[in-house]
Amino acid sequence: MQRAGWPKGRMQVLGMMSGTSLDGVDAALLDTDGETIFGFGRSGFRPYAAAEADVLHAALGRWPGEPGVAAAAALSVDAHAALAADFPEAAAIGYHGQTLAHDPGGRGTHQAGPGWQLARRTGRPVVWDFRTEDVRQGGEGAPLAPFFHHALSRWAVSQGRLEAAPVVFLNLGGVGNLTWCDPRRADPVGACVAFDTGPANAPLNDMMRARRGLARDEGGRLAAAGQVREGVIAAVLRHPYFARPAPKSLDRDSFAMLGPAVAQMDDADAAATLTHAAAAAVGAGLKLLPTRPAAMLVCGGGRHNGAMMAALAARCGVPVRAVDDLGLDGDMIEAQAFAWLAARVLRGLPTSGPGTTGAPGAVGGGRISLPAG
Ligand SMILES: Nc1ncnc2c1ncn2[C@@H]1O[C@H](COP(=O)(O)OP(=O)(O)OP(=O)(O)O)[C@@H](O)[C@H]1O
Ligand SMILES: CC(=O)N[C@H]1[C@@H]2OC[C@@H](O2)[C@@H](O)[C@@H]1O[C@H](C)C(=O)O
Repeated sequence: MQRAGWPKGRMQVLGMMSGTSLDGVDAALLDTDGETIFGFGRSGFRPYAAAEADVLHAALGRWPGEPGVAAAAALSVDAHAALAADFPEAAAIGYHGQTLAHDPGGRGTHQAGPGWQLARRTGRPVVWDFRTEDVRQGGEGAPLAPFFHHALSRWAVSQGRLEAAPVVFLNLGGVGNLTWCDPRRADPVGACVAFDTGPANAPLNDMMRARRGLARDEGGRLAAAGQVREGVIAAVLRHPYFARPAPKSLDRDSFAMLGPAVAQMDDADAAATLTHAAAAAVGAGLKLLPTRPAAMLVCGGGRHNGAMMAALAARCGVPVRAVDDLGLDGDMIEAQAFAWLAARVLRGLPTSGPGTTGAPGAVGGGRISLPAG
């Protein structure tokens, strides 16, 4: 393993992320020195074939050495190496790996697919294993995008695209996570409060897959045709997670109770109820913030779901906008975040802190592997 401490300088870094929804690998180039965003570059996506998603699904919840994990790890490295080959201009790669299990208070956190293998396959330095050090120091190990959200807010202000502050970035992936941040403060440590909000797309996707063999509720059209069962929403909000103070993080299946809760409903009512449960979880999260945000900037796949965006506006009481309104690509924020974090790891700068993961101080996570290392 290499040490951090690379000299300050602009680099083209490729960030790669395969999220909890197991739909594929996102990759995006970022021009940065780990402190300032100078520009956004090309991006790409490598979907998982159905059989590949099955391999990953079969390994969910498992730890190193357990059945199915080696196959998932090999698949992760193969898929990322194939996509990285499309980005020869990248000087370094930030590789998140596939989260299979996350239990920060217990067994730790597990992202499958060793980065040293990806470094050899791509011939580039790879920064990986971003979460372990934070967990080792007593943090949640997640979310890690917040320092990048803060950098985005500063970029947007510098471009004259954002005036209001503080703002909230909301990522709607399989799980939801939000960052409250103040762009007027330069150092992300101390300028951010972040946590996972609750279930987002994962329970909805699981229901669509089980009942209709579909990957998602396209555009939120099924949900828009259904009736929300408020009794189920109220029951969801009684889950102890919402009473916990921030920072806090979730495993993908922490809200498995949602499946049985909608089992007796027709498909449209189930979709509407699961969609509003995700939005209500965000609304509960807003109550934990230091101040009310001036705007909620939504990224991640859930912003393509019109019913979910409408539910957020109805349940949160703050202006809701897609980050794309600021000139950003809301599908690539997480991939860009791991490019940003990789640059910070190379420079020896912190990647998380008390406000974002609950770690006792600023944490410099991540491991660096060189192609021949
Ligand atoms: N057009 C669409 N209509 C409805 N939902 C959509 C659409 N596009 C994406 N989504 C939802 O967004 C999900 C993917 O979101 P995203 O790629 O942000 O998640 P992820 O990165 O895998 O997860 P996480 O952020 O939890 O790690 C899909 O699984 C789907 O539920
Ligand atoms: C352990 C893990 O992989 N968590 C993911 C997941 O997906 C969303 C949410 O749960 C967030 O905590 C995190 O990812 C993003 C990229 C993060 O760390 O900011």
